Amino acid sequence: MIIKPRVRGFMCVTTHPVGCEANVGQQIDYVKAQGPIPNGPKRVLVIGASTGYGLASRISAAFGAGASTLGIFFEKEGTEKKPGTAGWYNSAAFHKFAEAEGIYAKSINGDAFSDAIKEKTIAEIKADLGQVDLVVYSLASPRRQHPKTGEVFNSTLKPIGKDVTQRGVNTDKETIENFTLVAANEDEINNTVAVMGGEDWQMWIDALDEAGVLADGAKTTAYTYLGDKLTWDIYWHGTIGAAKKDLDKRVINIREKLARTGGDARVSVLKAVVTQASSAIPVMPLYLALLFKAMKADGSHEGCIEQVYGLFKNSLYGDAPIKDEEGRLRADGLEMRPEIQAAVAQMWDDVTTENLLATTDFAGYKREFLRLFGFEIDGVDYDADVDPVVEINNMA
Ligand SMILES: NC(=O)c1ccc[n+]([C@@H]2O[C@H](COP(=O)([O-])OP(=O)(O)OC[C@H]3O[C@@H](n4cnc5c(N)ncnc54)[C@H](O)[C@@H]3O)[C@@H](O)[C@H]2O)c1
Repeated sequence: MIIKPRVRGFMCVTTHPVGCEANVGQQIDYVKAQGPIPNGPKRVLVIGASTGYGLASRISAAFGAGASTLGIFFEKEGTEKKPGTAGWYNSAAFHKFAEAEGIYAKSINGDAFSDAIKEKTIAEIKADLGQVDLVVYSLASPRRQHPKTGEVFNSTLKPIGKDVTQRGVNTDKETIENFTLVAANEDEINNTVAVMGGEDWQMWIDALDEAGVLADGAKTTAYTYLGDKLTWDIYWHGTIGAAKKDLDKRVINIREKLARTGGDARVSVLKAVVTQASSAIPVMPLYLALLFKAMKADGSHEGCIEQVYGLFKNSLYGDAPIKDEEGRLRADGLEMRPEIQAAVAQMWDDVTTENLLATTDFAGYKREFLRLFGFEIDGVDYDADVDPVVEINNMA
């Protein structure tokens, strides 16, 4: 099959297995070039391990610290007629590269919110690893079925308390438009917290702890985004922000539990990057196009792998973790610099449909977006025939 990108809104419905493999290979090369993470983790569970920040976490642990990794994700494999999801191909590639270096990797494909997948994970840890010393929680999902009540919650990306009108880019038409988002009602807020808040993280840690598969000194982290004034209406002060504030609440309990055996739990703040999750958030494509412009101009541009490798080395396993007053680990310092935010704000006022490509790095945004699906990767022959059916070695 010859596979070309087919973009529909904030999704690309096709994916390229060879491009995804090259993408994973480049992230591994980055980590190897940076060198080992001293005192890094050795047995790591990554929940949401197939794309974005979770994949970068798995790569940093395995290739930065030589860790055995168990990855949980929810992906579709390809068939003769239809490519699989990017996360499927990324994981197949990760396994291949890890195996080639004798690094243990196993993966479980299924709904991480369910009790069944938690039980299966515990059984795999017991059988192969004994215990884990790091649990990375990196799920991003639009829905969650509650494991105890069976209720299905859908998340929304809306402001709270007021309607918000903000300029954004229509990514299909490549035009600048005003987007109005209507304030969420109480149910929408609660449902978003149920999906993206900390309850499931807590359930995971409770289940792992009860099963005795958390090593003494085990750590866990869940990822969050804070942003600055420009995105607050939609993000931090909106429904997704309410869910992220729930992580900040829940982490206290989780930390107390792990502290009993010398461990720790932290929410880690990462910068805005292009992922399948972030491209679905209104305003984010324009914010990212402007942020890339500002950060590339001063040489501080970073993607998932740079962020997570830095988080592991400096904060999760560093001697002097970068922490804020709330006790969160911070890797978003470069994005939050006042001069970067001011530059983004200025460009936001100036951008029009006509000057979109000159004022912003929308071209860079689009490239990053297509790369998520295995396209736009240098050295990949997109006219060549590829087999969409790719096995993941060592699936549980
Ligand atoms: N993208 C950003 O700009 C950004 C910035 C800061 C923090 N974060 C946070 O990082 C975390 C990861 O987000 P991302 O942007 O890397 O998203 P992503 O969409 O790239 O990754 C989501 C992962 O979750 C998995 N997943 C989704 N639903 C699942 C389910 N039911 N069961 C099992 N696995 C499931 C997917 O397979 C994938 O591995 C989120 O908490 C997000 O809020 C993202």
